[in-house]
Amino acid sequence: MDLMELKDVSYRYRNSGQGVEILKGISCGFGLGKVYGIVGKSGSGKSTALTLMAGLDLPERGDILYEGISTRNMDLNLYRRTKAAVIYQSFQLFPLLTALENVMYPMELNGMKRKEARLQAGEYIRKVGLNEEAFHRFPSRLSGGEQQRIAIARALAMQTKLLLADEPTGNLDSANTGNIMDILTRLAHEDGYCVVIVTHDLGLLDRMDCVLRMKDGLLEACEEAPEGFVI
Ligand SMILES: Nc1ncnc2c1ncn2[C@@H]1O[C@H](COP(=O)(O)OP(=O)(O)OP(=O)(O)O)[C@@H](O)[C@H]1O
Repeated sequence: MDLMELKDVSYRYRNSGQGVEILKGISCGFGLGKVYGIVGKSGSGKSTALTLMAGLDLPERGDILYEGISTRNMDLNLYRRTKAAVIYQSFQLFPLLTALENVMYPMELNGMKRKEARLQAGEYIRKVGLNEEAFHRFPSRLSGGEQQRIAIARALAMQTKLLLADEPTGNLDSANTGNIMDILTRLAHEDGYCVVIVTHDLGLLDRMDCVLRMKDGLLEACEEAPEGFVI
């Protein structure tokens, strides 16, 4: 069974009058151990699909199944806190918490004792290639690439197998883009995470195990990134 399955998911934003249907019945499965890339033109609905997978709202029609259970039948607050870790283009670290405290936060929120959370946070930070030197720095004292690594460590601290990333390399130079992609790929291939990346960057497509194309509110079936792929 896939970790996550989208079944005929439709969605429109309700704050825009009658609203335009952004997603028109998309279906796809996302398995453990793989990196998925969702591509498509600006405004095609990639981030919207990701936010539904992250449990920020429910589909208008259709279902998002996590381990076979629809998000409709879950406590969405709990789902967001424990199942759907999201990594953003702009890192979204808490500015007044140190790197270590940022990573401890999801574990403490879920009831872990501070001492244990501190130990585990250190492990997650090492896992993304940073060391003690970074632990006590505030985000403003970290480079963009380091901030994104801490954001990934914080996502790991959610202790879920689903990592959702919305343009995770959008604010990074090519060297840092490569590093972040290496980390995300390792997490999928070596540690079994299901990694879903929304991106504009067609240069990343050869790093994906599966490429999905969002077009006209539909998601084209999973495919290998073909030669000369265009969105
Ligand atoms: N909160 C909102 N309220 C109303 N409309 C929205 C909202 N968020 C996004 N939209 C609209 O929904 C459509 C899809 O947006 P979405 O951000 O999902 O696209 P995208 O493919 O991720 O675009 P980009 O690549 O530019 O980030 C766009 O037309 C956008 O203007």
